[in-house]
Amino acid sequence: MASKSVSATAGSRQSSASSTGSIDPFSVAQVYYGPETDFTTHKMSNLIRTRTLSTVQTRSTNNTPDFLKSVPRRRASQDAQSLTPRKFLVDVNLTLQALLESEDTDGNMQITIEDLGPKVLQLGTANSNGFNKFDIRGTYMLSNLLQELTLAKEYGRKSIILDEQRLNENPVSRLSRLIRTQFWDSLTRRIDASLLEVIAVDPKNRSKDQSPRIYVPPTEKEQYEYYVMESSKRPHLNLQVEYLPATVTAEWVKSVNEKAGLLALAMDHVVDEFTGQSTLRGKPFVVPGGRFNELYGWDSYMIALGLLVDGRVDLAKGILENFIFEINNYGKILNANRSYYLSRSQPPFLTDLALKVYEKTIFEPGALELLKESFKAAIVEYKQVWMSSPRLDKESGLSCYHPDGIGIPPETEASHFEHLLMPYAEKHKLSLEDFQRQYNDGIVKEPALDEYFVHDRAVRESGHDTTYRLEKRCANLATIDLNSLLYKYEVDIAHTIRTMFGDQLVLHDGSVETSASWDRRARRRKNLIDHYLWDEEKGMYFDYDIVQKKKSDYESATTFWAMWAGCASPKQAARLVSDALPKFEEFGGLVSGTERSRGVIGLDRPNRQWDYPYGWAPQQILAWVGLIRYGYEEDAERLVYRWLYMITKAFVDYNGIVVEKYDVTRPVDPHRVDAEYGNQGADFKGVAKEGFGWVNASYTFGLTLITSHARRALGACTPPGLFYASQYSYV
Ligand SMILES: OC[C@H]1O[C@H](O[C@H]2O[C@H](CO)[C@@H](O)[C@H](O)[C@H]2O)[C@H](O)[C@@H](O)[C@@H]1O
Ligand SMILES: [Ca+2]
Repeated sequence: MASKSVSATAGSRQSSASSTGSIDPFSVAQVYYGPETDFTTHKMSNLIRTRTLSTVQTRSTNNTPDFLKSVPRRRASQDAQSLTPRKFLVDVNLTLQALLESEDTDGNMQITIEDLGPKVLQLGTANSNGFNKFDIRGTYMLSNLLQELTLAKEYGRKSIILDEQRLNENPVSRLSRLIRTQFWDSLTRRIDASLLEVIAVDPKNRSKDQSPRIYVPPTEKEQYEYYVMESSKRPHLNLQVEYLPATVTAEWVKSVNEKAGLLALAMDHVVDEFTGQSTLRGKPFVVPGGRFNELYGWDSYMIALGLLVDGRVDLAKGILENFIFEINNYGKILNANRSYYLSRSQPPFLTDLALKVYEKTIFEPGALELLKESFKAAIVEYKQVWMSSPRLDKESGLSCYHPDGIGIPPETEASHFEHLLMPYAEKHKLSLEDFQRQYNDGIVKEPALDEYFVHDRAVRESGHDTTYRLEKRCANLATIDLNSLLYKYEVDIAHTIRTMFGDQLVLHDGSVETSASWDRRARRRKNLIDHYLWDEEKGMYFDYDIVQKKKSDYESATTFWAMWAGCASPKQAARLVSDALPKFEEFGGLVSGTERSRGVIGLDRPNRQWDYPYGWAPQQILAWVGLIRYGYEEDAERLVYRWLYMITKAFVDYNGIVVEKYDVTRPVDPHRVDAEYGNQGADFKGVAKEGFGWVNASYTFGLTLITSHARRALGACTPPGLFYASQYSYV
């Protein structure tokens, strides 16, 4: 029989069957465990045959288990001598059961360094028909076995031929392969019939009305009709389709908190391959993961950096097009596309994303047009969102996070505000629930709480929810983060109008933009940042309080964003490296804020997830790029190594885990984060299939910034101290 080629589905670019007929041991799960590789169907005999076919014994005995009978046999002695990588013949259910019984001693369906099993399990080789046994040893290989068996079971396989290479794969190769071939696909969404059931789910929605709902902008009649039609085809979904009002106010947003829903995004006209009729198809995007099952603002930018490295330009472009749709229809890039996020944005990265997508699509038709639309949208966003009331502080000329909104943010976890609200509930002699309802409905008035929530919403807009840096004051802070990002917008807009659009960009309202005014804006902001935010004595930037009229003294890793944006002078950058960097560099990379700035925590002052000792992917990425931009490659590489080491080690020791954030001070179990809603990405049974969006991206992107020597050390899980000590001893 000629070798059969098995094709991967869209998005999974891996080869699956080689020309010699063997299955690529690193094929995506849907191929590796798909029907095409199922030898029990008798179609696959030459995929499991080794090269020395003459030695194969095909006769089975009475003692041979049923699932092995169709497997060609080979002399037992060949296993030990063979130079070809080993393959195992595995009964999926029996092995899974045995593995969990002996190795998952804490019963959490993961095999980790905390389990106290013998750390060894025997598998029979395929060549010996299962007769010759080999030990699978150690947490990493055993947990990979658990992951593979879990997947095989999900694909309905009873027995498999399993490559040893899939169990002892270099962890850096394994994680980057999984991100590239599996995690991005698992996190990809479109808002159309193909994925309605998946994207409508909102684990954050605690309202009584749990019907899935989609809100459509009033001008998008075609979309509205499409969703009504698709909803009628799926009565079991009970999908409610509603138009948004022409003007969305804070009152309206609050009024639909009990009817929370998805917000429509960009769609393409396509021809349905079955009916031949024209229909709509949602433009794709990538969600962060865990409880975050929608298109986020700044997560998406970070995610796109990883997608572009992994060759998923289609998805990065989809994100960009959806951002443009959001600005054109909702007036801003939303915190995320659910109704309760309508008044709120997130840190802006549109111009940089547009330029990066353009670089990768430069020869595609429509690339320049998309760049133009992106910059038109960015200018609208810049002026209407960031440089208008209430976000613009006219006195300083700087901008603050300051979204509109009424009441308690409904998407937060149930207990988040308990501590804050309980005294008010007691004061009004109401239960907590009744107090929350009456306060939200304006029946009880509490101006101090109103003020608290103005800042709380601003914290969420900043993306840094939550931290003592911003609590109770965020809307009053002209932060170094936001103003660096706006400086980058100004520089990008000036440069792009000048170099790409003949120094003239006509907006949709007919107004004309030229580079000169954007150059002026950038120069002015740099002066303002130097004046209000730079602290010459401390050698770093701080946020500026526009009400107290003084700098905050909280030391935040966002100080490095000025380097990312290019608004630090070379001298300022040198101070940031010599004076600030040592304050933030921890075992696993940069910490969000210093311990001193966070202050003492305890029962009455719980830990916040954006404070010490936690580190987040976007903070790392922006600092790496900033350091490289100013020529501090060695510092950047060391920070990349620390971060990637921490992720790799947790991945190896904890059953393939990849989470939303890490405790960068913990060398052993950095994924353990108890603050606020815990850690997203940790809650899986058997196998992690998504990772977490921006951490996936930081891994993929980070690997492009280190040498192959460092990559090899990472694959061997060499701790940063050891790796750098050995490096320096050679110098
Ligand atoms: O539900 C609580 C909060 O969750 C979000 O914030 C966190 O997750 C986001 C998605 O990964 C991320 O963008 C943000 O930086 C995180 O702090 C959400 O953005 C908040 O608005 C929400 O209140
Ligand atoms: Ca376990």
